[in-house]
Amino acid sequence: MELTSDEARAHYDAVRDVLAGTVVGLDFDGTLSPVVDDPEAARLHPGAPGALLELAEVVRAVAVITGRPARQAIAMGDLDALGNAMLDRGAELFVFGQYGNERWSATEQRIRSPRPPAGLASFERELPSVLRRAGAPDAFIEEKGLAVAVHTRRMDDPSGAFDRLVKPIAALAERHHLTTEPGRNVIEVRSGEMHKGRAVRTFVAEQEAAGVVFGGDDLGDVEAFEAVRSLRSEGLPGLVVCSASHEQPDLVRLADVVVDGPAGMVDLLGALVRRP
Ligand SMILES: O=P(O)(O)OC[C@H]1O[C@H](O[C@H]2O[C@H](CO)[C@@H](O)[C@H](O)[C@H]2O)[C@H](O)[C@@H](O)[C@@H]1O
Repeated sequence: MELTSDEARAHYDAVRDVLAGTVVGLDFDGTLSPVVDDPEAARLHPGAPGALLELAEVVRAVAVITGRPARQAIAMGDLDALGNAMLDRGAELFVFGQYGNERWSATEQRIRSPRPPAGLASFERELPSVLRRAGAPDAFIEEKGLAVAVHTRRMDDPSGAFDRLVKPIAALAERHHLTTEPGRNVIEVRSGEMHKGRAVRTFVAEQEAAGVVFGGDDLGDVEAFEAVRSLRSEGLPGLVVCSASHEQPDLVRLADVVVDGPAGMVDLLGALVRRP
């Protein structure tokens, strides 16, 4: 792990000082789960369950804050069982799915979800013709219920296809009053009302947290990074962790701690809980 400055070291120490009251928010893909070609094949890093269990012994609560549907993240991470084991160790596990639109917790054991945004169905109807016109008819469309993700990772020229698609998809989304979220070889389209920054703030408020840590790897995590920084300016100890990749190098400059992907995140969580 790399602390990016002396100031970052001070933020790290400040969070460690209030660890028992701290909440930890973690993104799923690219942070807890290594990025793979097939979105359905993603799984937790093998070290993540152990790291989360150890974390549960020392922090107030943990949340997986993800762009994935909550149901999918729970299944892929076996978070149901992990959440029960974490409860036994003293901390509740939450899943804020679809950028905070959905909510699940280990004690509630059910997913609360709003209705899909009004323009989504008509957006989806027009999407295939937009993909065809942009020369990317075989981009993979992931339908998530409240959102749609268009993936280019498995195409011959993933970044070329991504570049060709960003603008036309954004224009189509705008016509249907939806927001575009570009990510790692993916363009997501969803309601603009919610984002991970709001999810972080809600989590902190509900848990009456004394500190906050958030770890993420992609552009959809930037609002959560900003939420931690602004909570910090309001006096709450906070730490921003970037799970770094060559695909999203610009995120590094927004973080206090930079780790090498999910393996590095597992090490960081271990270091956080270890006594100095
Ligand atoms: O907020 P996250 O937990 O990071 O979820 C963001 C999106 O991640 C998924 O796509 C990414 O991971 C895939 C599997 O490793 C990879 O193939 C893809 O290129 C990445 O963009 C997921 O498919 C989306 O639904 C999530 O919203």
